[in-house]
Amino acid sequence: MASEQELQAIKGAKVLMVGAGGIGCELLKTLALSGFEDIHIIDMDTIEVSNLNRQFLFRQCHVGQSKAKVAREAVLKFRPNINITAHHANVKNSEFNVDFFKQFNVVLNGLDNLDARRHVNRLCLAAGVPLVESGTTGFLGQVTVHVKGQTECYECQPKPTPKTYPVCTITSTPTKFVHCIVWAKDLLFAKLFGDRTQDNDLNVHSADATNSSKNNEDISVQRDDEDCEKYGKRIYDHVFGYNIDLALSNEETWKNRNKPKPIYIKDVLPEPGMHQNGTNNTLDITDKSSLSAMHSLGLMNPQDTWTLAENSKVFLEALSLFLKKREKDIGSLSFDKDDQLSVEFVTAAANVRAASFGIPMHSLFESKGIAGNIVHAIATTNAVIAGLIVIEAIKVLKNAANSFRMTYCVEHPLKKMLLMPVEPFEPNKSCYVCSEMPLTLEVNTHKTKLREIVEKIVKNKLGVNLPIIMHGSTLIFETGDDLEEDMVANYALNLEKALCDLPSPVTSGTVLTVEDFQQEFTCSINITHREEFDDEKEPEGMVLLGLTPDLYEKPSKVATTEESTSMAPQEKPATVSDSDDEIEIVVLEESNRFAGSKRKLVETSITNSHDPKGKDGINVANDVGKLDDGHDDEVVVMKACNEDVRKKAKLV
Ligand SMILES: Nc1ncnc2c1ncn2[C@@H]1O[C@H](COP(=O)(O)OP(=O)(O)OP(=O)(O)O)[C@@H](O)[C@H]1O
Ligand SMILES: [Zn+2]
Repeated sequence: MASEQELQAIKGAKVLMVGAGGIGCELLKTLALSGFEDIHIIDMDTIEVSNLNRQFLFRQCHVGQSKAKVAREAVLKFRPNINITAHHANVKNSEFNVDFFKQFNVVLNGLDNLDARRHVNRLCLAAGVPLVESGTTGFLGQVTVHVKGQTECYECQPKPTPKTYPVCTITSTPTKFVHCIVWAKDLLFAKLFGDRTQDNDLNVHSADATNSSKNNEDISVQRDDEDCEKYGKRIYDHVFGYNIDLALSNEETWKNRNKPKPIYIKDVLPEPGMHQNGTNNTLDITDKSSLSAMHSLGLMNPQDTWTLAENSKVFLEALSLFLKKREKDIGSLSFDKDDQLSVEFVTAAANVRAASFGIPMHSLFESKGIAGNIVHAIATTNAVIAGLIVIEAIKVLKNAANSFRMTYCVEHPLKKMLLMPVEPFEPNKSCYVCSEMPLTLEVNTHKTKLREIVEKIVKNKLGVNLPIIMHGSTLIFETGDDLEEDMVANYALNLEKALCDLPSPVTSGTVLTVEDFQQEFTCSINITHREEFDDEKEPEGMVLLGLTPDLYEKPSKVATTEESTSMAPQEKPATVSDSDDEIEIVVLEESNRFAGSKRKLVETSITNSHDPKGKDGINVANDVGKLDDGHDDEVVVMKACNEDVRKKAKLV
């Protein structure tokens, strides 16, 4: 039970909840049942069938409707007298500016991506509103509190950049299934169905450069004399047969590697009967979610691993369905893990490539997880995390700074607990966001274009939404709807210029200022000229120093497993190690948020302790205990095993 003081704080509070997905649904319900009476929700999404298993405020009949609005209506059914305002919109929209944020006592994040989290962090800092941040990945989760000047901001701790792989691993020498998925998704799928003008070469270059890419023809374009089946077979033979043969001709590459095997369609699916099981789908299907190559081929179980022949059939059938039924989408598609046909195509293509390179094939279910960076969500983790968000929100409202806790939900018990409360750090003095520490950019100022700085550094690494870049008092780039035409043309010209050729030349020693008025964000970048960069270790051709130690300086680039930053399941590196009263936490969440530093574990005094004997298994659903020892600072402790004993952990 909340104390009278808490109830008053709760009733009088105006809270903003960003994200009405897995965590958000749980959070809205818990807020409403805890007595909150004025809640705003922002979510830009509509409800998908795949949300229904855990986003319990939504039903089948709501599919396609706004998450924010439906969540509001569902909660008002059992708490009709509270005020809930739903915004079906992107939190990055200009209407959600600093003044909008200022009206709230606390902001609660239930987001799934780094970009939106960084944006909300900056607005909370600018508006001086406390932020309770959260995330889950399967059994793992965390809730952190960020109060300007008192605790670290969301960006004080390093965030890993999305997992990236060297270009040559993806295009020529894959060794893991995830490499095949990245190839299928970011190269093949993107080339066939996305923006064809993008720089993306599906052709493998042989030692003899003139021999690559016959006549420089764009293989992805359907020829006039080709029907869908012929086109599909040509693409198949090109990418799985011809390109591999070509790659094999470069003997150097294979000296210390297993050679791949070229695969041609005639060897896998001898005529006739290539489409013997396909329906050729003549129905006029308008709903894209019901278009399925595997179903039309009679492959019903997504957890089966298809044979090479089946994968080849799915590849051809999916390609043909795209051409026949989704012609309008072609040219503008980007991979979406909720688009059935796209997942089928990518699964099939990745599997054929895997077969070629002697890598084990995977089911559609597994491939979808890897391609969409999905660690399958666990409703209970979301519920636990939502409860912890509300506990921290109440502390924020009571101004109980001493009892703020960052709480990590771990997969294996540590000190016999699955929830680890730790004291928040103070703001990081070298954080470029809340402490405005200057950064340094090593770059070849003679060769690098302004466009690369804007895309790779300002938007990608610094998370700036609407950048303004200045050299002294000279504007060299800005974005916005209200710019004059000649300014837009001028900036477009600047983007294509090398740094040293800009009207106000950027050379070694230049200090650039990057601003975002919406985020009220400013940072300085000291430019240092460097002539050479290591292609493998520094493929971006520039190095940004000073973000946070080391973590950003990993080799990177080319194909990422997705902008969304979650990891493929098999690579989940979440670990917690234990030494006396310090724990080292590397917890990944749906957006790759991680805390990678030693933190002081809040001392716990465990009463009613009863050593769990027996299995080490974790039964999260059974083992959540909410404790009430009459103290304000109570925490929820989860125990491993099926033991029925509840533990108390009193915060110091
Ligand atoms: N920039 C943003 N503005 C508003 N809402 C956002 C923004 N970015 C993400 N969200 C919302 O945050 C929520 C995150 O919820 P969750 O992690 O459960 O993802 P999901 O999309 O519902 O599920 P899944 O990704 O597993 O299919 C989503 O509803 C998403 O729409
Ligand atoms: Zn910070």
